[in-house]
Amino acid sequence: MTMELRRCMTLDDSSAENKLVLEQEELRAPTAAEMGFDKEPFRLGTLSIVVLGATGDLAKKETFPALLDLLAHEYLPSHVAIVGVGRTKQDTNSFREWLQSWLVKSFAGQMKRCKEAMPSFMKKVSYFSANYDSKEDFARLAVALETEETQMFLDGIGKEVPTEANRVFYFAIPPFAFLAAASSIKSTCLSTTGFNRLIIEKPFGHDLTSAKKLATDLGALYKEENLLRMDHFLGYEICQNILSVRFGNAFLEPLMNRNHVAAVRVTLKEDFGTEGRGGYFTHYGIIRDVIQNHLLQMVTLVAMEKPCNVGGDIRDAKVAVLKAMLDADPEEVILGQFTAANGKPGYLEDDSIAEKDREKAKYCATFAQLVLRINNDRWWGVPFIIRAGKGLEESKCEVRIQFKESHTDPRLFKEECPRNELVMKVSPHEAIYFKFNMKQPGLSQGVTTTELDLSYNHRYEEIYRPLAYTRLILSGVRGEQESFVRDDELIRAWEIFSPLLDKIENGKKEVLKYPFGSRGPAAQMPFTSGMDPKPSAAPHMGGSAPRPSGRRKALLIGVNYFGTRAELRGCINDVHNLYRLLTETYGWPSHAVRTLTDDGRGNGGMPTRQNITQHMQWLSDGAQAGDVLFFSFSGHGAQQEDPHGYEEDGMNETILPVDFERAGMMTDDEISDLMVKSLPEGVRLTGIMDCCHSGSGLDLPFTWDPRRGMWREAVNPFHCMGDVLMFSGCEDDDTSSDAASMYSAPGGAMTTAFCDVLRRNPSPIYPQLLQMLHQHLSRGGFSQRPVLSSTQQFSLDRPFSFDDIHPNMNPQLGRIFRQKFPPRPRAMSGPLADMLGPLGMLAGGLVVGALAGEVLEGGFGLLGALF
Ligand SMILES: NC(=O)C1=CN([C@@H]2O[C@H](COP(=O)(O)OP(=O)(O)OC[C@H]3O[C@@H](n4cnc5c(N)ncnc54)[C@H](OP(=O)(O)O)[C@@H]3O)[C@@H](O)[C@H]2O)C=CC1
Ligand SMILES: O=C1O[C@H](COP(=O)(O)O)[C@@H](O)[C@H](O)[C@H]1O
Repeated sequence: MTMELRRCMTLDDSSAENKLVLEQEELRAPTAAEMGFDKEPFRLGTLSIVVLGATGDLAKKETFPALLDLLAHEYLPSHVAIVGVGRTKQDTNSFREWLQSWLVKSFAGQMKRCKEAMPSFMKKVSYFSANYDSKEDFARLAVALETEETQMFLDGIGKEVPTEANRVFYFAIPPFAFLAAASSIKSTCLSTTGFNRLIIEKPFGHDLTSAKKLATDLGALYKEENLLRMDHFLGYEICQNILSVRFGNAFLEPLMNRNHVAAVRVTLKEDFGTEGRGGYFTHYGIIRDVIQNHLLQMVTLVAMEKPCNVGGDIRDAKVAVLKAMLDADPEEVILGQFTAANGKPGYLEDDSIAEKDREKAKYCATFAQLVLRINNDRWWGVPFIIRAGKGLEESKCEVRIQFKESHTDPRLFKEECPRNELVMKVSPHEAIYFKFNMKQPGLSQGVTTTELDLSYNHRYEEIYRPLAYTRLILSGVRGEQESFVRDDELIRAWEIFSPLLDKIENGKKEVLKYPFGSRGPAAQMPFTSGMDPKPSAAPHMGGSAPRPSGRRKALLIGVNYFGTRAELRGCINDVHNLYRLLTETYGWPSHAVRTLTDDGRGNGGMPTRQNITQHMQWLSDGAQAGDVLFFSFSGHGAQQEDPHGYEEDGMNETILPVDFERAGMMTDDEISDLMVKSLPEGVRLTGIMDCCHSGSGLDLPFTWDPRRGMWREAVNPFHCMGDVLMFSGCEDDDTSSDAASMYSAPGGAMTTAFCDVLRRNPSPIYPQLLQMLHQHLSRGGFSQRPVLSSTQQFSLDRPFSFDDIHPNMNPQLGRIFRQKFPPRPRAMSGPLADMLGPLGMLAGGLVVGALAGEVLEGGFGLLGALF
């Protein structure tokens, strides 16, 4: 029997696959004794399984079929009673009649064994009518259970006499009835001689607050060990197999990390709509329905560390993944809702949506795509792209682990080798396959991708593989906690999703329409392809990144050049702004931050040439692996001739200390000598240069090219060990601007953008950060483009963090000299040029001045014009 056949399969369904299943005579299933169940408590005592909500959809489609399957395979003890409970008034006979006709029609015909077991199963089923909040009704239920149990006990005399009465209460009722039912059971229905377990179906709350309340309320009644929260995806064969595949194959586990995995995609597509569940769905939406629970469970199984044993350790390992998971970014979420198409109604046409909920329904997502990120050593920077939707072009559920491209040397391969992928397909046809590259068979030397394929239907056609509910109910009666969701796991899952749901629901994030039967909203396509990381061209030379040591230092320099003709207004404010960003947003200690400002108020003194030099030395002195440094300069920048001809425009970039007229400018070569070249591997320095001609202000070897999506190496790069990253206000041949935020003091355009963007989202992925910086600048009317340069070519598909240290990847250290460039000075005029006089060959100035007060739409505007 295949898993995808489990729901509502009718005997007259004539698809080829159904025929195949119907013809199936017997599947090989181990006996309870072979499985070692026979000495377990649930087999030794009597077992009463009480199904609350017995008349409902879940009980009919999943719970009772699973119980029949378990009984047919003799996994349940012979002393078992199955009691359906519902508010509906009916007797056992009419319930049995209804249930049997449903089971025969939809389920039992699929397997000879179930068909044969039907009469004995039905004898064990009874029905009891009760209101879930009535203690009296449950007191009567207790009497009924005791009567059944006594009878089973008497039946056992002379044979295998049961010694204990064990009870399992299965909650197939709406969530608002959970607590009343749990309380009624507690008051009268618990067995005093055996175990009592409650199996509860999702949803476990609607958000963090309600989930916590439910956990507290249930926790007041029952111990955690008695509560089994069912997530049926944990019962799927493939999900159960993830552990063995990952940790049972020595070749695979070393690849399961950020060094080798480019992205992980977890997808649940359904080709049907809400079909009568629109009422429920309007209040939940697709993220609560399947992402926050089922798909998140799959993510944790794929991402968790190796547990020591199969007990509680698995749940500890899953919780650890959830703890390391960052809040999902609403900017990376795409929501959709299906509309009528291909002869199918749209979501809003679902009759089960109440009239009062019609407005709410317009914002209900039936499709969502989002990105989860796990901030630990193993998965840092690997996007977990989650996609789920109803009314799509197909039904499938899978995990796809996409590995990074191998470096394809054109001397060896004519074309690039596609990525390897490990695919774990949960449905429709269970399979695990590995996409790998090989030579095209035959005379060709070309490369082709093929699959190492384990399709269960071919390989294990005859082996009994229980359905998710069958497996989990058996786990429940056996007390296998690890197959269920623990309370802390659940609460952490809500902690991750509640803020996101608040943001997208309160912000009324746009829900894009897509036609029923399509692949979902069109917007998802470019979005996900943008996630695909590019291969890194250089081999990895260093070891793994060190953990941050906790030691931090920052040097913030702001020069306004008070009283000069080249006076600026925003540079000291930049220092204050960055100081607040570091200490308030990122929690840097204030004593770690030195400030040099020419109002004399900085804790490091005036930004003179000598003092800047000393502080740059202070910054890099004694730095050790794991240390995290920050440097910023806001002021005038200029250029002067590069005596070596290393620079591509033949010009060194310079910064201007407050005393530049007397003491001279500082070149990028000097700055690099002081702060960059000496850094050992594993030290991270992030720099911001908010001045003209700052693109290569730290003379770093790699610059990110956003148009081509790759790092560009300088012609004559200087490679070093440290991890230095710089955001500069503009390119070498460009000028930076002074800006004013709408509500605050003037500041450099780049610094203002950097602080504003990171305050809003302290860990965006790099492409997002660069895009947001650019948007921030262009909204303010600035044409300057932020430039990202680095000592290491790291993959940009990771969240920005000051603490994210990249190991050295440069195979060759020091200067690579390829070509000498003649100086190409740019003409300049204005007060700064006058002041520089013979100092700078030619220099650029920062935008200052005249248009003070002008505020543009995007929140800040130009304060001045270039001079
Ligand atoms: N259906 C499914 O496929 C899935 C369902 N679930 C969850 O399982 C639980 C049951 O789902 P499902 O079977 O679809 O639900 P139903 O709406 O079919 O309700 C189940 C039973 O609960 C009783 N019930 C209904 N309304 C109320 C009420 N207002 N107060 C008290 N009892 C009521 C009814 O029995 P009676 O009137 O006889 O008392 C009904 O037969 C829910 O928590 C659901 O979210 C989880 C996964 C999948
Ligand atoms: O819990 C639920 O899961 C199903 C998807 O699970 P499957 O086992 O049927 O693939 C989903 O359709 C339903 O909306 C959701 O409530």
